[in-house]
Amino acid sequence: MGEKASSYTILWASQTGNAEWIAKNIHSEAKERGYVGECFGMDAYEKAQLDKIRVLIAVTSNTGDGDPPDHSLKFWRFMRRNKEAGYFNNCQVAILGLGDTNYSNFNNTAKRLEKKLKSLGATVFYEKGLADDAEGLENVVDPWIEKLWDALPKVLEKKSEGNGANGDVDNLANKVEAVKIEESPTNTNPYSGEERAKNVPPEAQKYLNLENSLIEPTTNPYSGEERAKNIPPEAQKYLNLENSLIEPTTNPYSGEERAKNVPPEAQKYLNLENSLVKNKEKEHLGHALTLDFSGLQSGMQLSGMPRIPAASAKLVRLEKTRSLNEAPTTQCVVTPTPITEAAVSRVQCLTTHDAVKRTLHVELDIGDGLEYEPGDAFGVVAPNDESLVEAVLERLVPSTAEGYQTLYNVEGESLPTHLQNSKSVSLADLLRYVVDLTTPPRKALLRLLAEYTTEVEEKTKLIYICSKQGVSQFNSVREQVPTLLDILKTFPSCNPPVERLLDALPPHMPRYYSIASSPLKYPGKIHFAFNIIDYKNLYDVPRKGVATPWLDQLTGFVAARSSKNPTILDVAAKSIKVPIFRKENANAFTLPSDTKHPLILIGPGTGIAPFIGFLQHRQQQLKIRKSMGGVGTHPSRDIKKEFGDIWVYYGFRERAKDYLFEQELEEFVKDGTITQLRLAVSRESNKVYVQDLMRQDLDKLYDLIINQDCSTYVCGDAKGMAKGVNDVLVEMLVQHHQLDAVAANKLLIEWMGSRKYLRDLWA
Ligand SMILES: Cc1cc2nc3c(=O)[nH]c(=O)nc-3n(C[C@H](O)[C@H](O)[C@H](O)COP(=O)(O)O)c2cc1C
Repeated sequence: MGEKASSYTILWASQTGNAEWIAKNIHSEAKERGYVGECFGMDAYEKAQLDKIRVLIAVTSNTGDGDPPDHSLKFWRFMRRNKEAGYFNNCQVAILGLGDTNYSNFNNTAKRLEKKLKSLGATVFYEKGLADDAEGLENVVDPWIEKLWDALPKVLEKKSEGNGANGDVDNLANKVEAVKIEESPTNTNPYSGEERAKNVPPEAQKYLNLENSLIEPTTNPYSGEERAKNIPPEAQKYLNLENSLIEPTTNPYSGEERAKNVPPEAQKYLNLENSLVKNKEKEHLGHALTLDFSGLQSGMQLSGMPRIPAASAKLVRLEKTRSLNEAPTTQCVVTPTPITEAAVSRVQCLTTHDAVKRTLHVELDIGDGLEYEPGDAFGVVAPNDESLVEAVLERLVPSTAEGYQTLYNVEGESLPTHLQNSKSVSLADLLRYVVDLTTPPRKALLRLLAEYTTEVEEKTKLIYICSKQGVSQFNSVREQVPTLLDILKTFPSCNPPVERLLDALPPHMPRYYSIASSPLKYPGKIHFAFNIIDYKNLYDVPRKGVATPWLDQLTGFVAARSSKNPTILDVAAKSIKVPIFRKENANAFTLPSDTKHPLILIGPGTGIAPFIGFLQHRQQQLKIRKSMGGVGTHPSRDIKKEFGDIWVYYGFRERAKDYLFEQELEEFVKDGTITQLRLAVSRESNKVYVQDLMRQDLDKLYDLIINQDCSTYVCGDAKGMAKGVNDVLVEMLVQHHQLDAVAANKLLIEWMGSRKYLRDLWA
């Protein structure tokens, strides 16, 4: 390939924002290092001029069952159609895949991309990285990016020297040193650490050596507190190191400064009693994390810190305000298809009060605004918990009036997708709808928070957590599933500006649900069913999901069903609206159009939801056919022949408590819509799962799948159930089809491609 390329192209494909964020960070770091190039989402592949790319860095995640993110499907169609073998002959590639080992098709998209690019002539210049969300993406992503900088110079020329690996200091020891260093400060800000350090008199210089002061137990004579006691009065002022490392003393974002600027008429909102959420509801909010810093030793060198996210988003304050009485607005939310406000028309609790999970079944009135097929999914735009939003606002901005009333535009070059509609938006709506407050933090967020933490000990701890040495504490942070508020509570002197948080918080994503109804049975309505996510983490701290507790609250905490009978709440009169939108690229998990086609439907728990829609549809199709009458001597029997068998494998814990859709399923059996209903009960006398029942039925399954060309659908948990079901299908092929396990797995993958074996899974 000879000569080095003069520029690079980054292509990313992202479903929930991670790959986009990582790709854009690689892009800004590459530019800082003196390279020239461009960064595109895969949907903009035409602009990227693929045939001219010499150095390609591709970052892609997965969705569905090892499928490419929705917005990249056009790119994949293009790649499939492109038959020219040497199309990428001049292209050198490096691929970073984001996946999750809870799914059996781990990082399938990155693997497929590499294979495809190679088959079209591309050469790999740096081995692909396959990151695992189950363990934390950073474990692979950070070292992969670090080594990319060694690999890149071999294929790409630099246009300038750039300003180095990391404009920020790479380890804490260096950072502390930087305070001490007196020569050639680059920053002439009189409030900067370096400038202030210059003015520290010699007798106080030793106290600037933070290495020994930050991390030890307070009873250690060298600990910060103990030493502080012994510091002579004239040096006390230099103990206020907080501002020397990070912010000018007149930091406009500091609580005090901002409070000064609140106009008199808004001062009352500083009194948080006037806030929208009752204090009582906030009591459960904000739990400091349980962390162990015994590994953080005095003077230790910390390394492998992530980069501080580049400052890109700008909050531009407008002269407009919004009234306190106005409802939150979803205008700022970026969705792939337009949002419809759907009224809730019925809510039913499908479980008893003593069931392990609480499951709701909701009916929405969609009028004729949204067309769908059974098995399609739709997105719900749910806000972050209101009391959490308000508590975070109170913590970040001293005036709730600011948060609720003042409007801003979010501006900046190449804003991430989720910020692109943030115009005339209040800070509260940004926190409600735009940024994620509940997903375990990325290291880069913690690194950013460290920049805005004034207490040196807290700052050191934050930096430790995101260093290589502090990985066990980083994992512990993730395991505790903290909200942003919890992190801020753990580090009370951390006061990041909202603007900078926009650069580091992940996007707040809509939640997708399978439709559990057929438009033939319920025209103008969609049904869906979900478990309310509400649990305790390993330290017994309550945690909850975003959309499901919100829906529960919104629909008025519908009473649990009694052991047999459902409680149905007719809520049409209450005009409760849920913002929803049609899922892009729907129709992946839908019924075959030919009703003769037999089906095997496997869906324990709420995995049964899309199949309720399938069954209603087949039931209605049969009714319609019957109502049209038949010909010949046995019209009813002949019509029935037009409908293939349906075997359903369904599971729950206890029949009396969480047998979801019990009445409806039993009616399907009675009227012949379901040929065979196999029920797996896992918490009564025996532990029986759907895969156990399938194993008992291997002969029948073989007959249906091979002899009758049946389609098999699986919906639900990716890890336990879907893997178990896949194993049974492999067993069936090994025992009855004379294949070895490898060939059987290969055949199953072929079936996925031909839509004979379809899965809709979640981790
Ligand atoms: C509904 C869903 C399905 C997924 N399917 C797979 C999969 O089949 N294989 C895999 O390796 N990862 C899978 N993942 C994991 C994502 O690839 C991973 O979480 C990634 O970090 C998401 O990055 P993004 O935010 O850029 O989309 C799935 C995630 C979700 C939410």
